[in-house]
Amino acid sequence: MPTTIAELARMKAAGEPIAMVTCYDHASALLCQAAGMKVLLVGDSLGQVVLGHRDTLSVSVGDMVRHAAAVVRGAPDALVVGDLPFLSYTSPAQAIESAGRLMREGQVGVVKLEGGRSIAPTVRTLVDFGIPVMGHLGFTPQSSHQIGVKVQGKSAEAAAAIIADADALQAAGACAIVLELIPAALAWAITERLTIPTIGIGAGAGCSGQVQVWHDILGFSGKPPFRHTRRFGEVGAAITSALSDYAGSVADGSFPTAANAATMDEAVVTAALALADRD
Ligand SMILES: Nc1nc(=O)c2c([nH]1)NC[C@@H]1CN(c3ccc(C(=O)N[C@@H](CCC(=O)O)C(=O)O)cc3)CN21
Ligand SMILES: CC(C)C(=O)C(=O)O
Ligand SMILES: [Mg+2]
Repeated sequence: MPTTIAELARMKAAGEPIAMVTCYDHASALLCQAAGMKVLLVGDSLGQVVLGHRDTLSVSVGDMVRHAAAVVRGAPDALVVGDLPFLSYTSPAQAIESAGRLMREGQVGVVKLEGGRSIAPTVRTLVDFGIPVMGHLGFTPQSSHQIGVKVQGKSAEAAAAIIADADALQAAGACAIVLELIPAALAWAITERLTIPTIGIGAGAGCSGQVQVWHDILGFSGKPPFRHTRRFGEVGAAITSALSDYAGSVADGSFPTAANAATMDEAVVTAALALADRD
């Protein structure tokens, strides 16, 4: 049975930190399942880390549905959260349509959307129709063209706005809130104040859980890491090395060997050639 939203609430109450990681495809989901990861996020960061775009804005509901379904097929025991992409929840009605596709076709257990007080009525509508919703406050990448790519909530006024947004999301029925790139002390205060869990990324250790992007924690990128992450593996280097071994083995003839293909009696080949050349 997959992890439930009730389990997330229990973990916050019990003080057990929640580990969440992004996941975008079936092969990766199988690895998450093997590692016992309880919560996965099919993030719209897909647009950047999988599809190579500069931001998340070009991701569609169709993209999310296809990748979410692949992840759910590989990680049957995880709670899979799916991002609602940019401009797919501009009204409650559109949000129901988009979230409905993510749940029915993508088979996610929770949808996540960015925004606070302005989106709270939409969250209420989704929750009223049986769709679990995770909020996302602080640095919200779908608004990066307005707010920039930087830590949010540094002044008392900006922090108060995020607190008011968090309160509104909880009141609207959100089951958890991602807090991205906000000062640790602010994330701590919000986590203390709310009953629902907070999941931090670049928001310090005071959150109820953490979320990290797959490629960042596994060391896929050669780029210097973001401040908010840590490499727990060097998978990129391992893959590069394996690929050059493979190419070298093809080039020097050491791969494939006889064991890598089916055998056929030479007489059958001769007979086949004779048949093929017959007029
Ligand atoms: N690979 C990847 N990792 C992520 O964590 C991530 C994505 N992609 N895409 C979607 C969003 C965007 N996120 C981002 C993007 C940039 C910074 C960044 O530039 N951080 C600066 C510090 C900014 C500051 O302190 O004001 C850094 O130097 O790390 C942080 C989070 C988090 N998410
Ligand atoms: C960074 C996380 C929280 C996210 O929204 C994503 O990966 O799209
Ligand atoms: Mg996202």
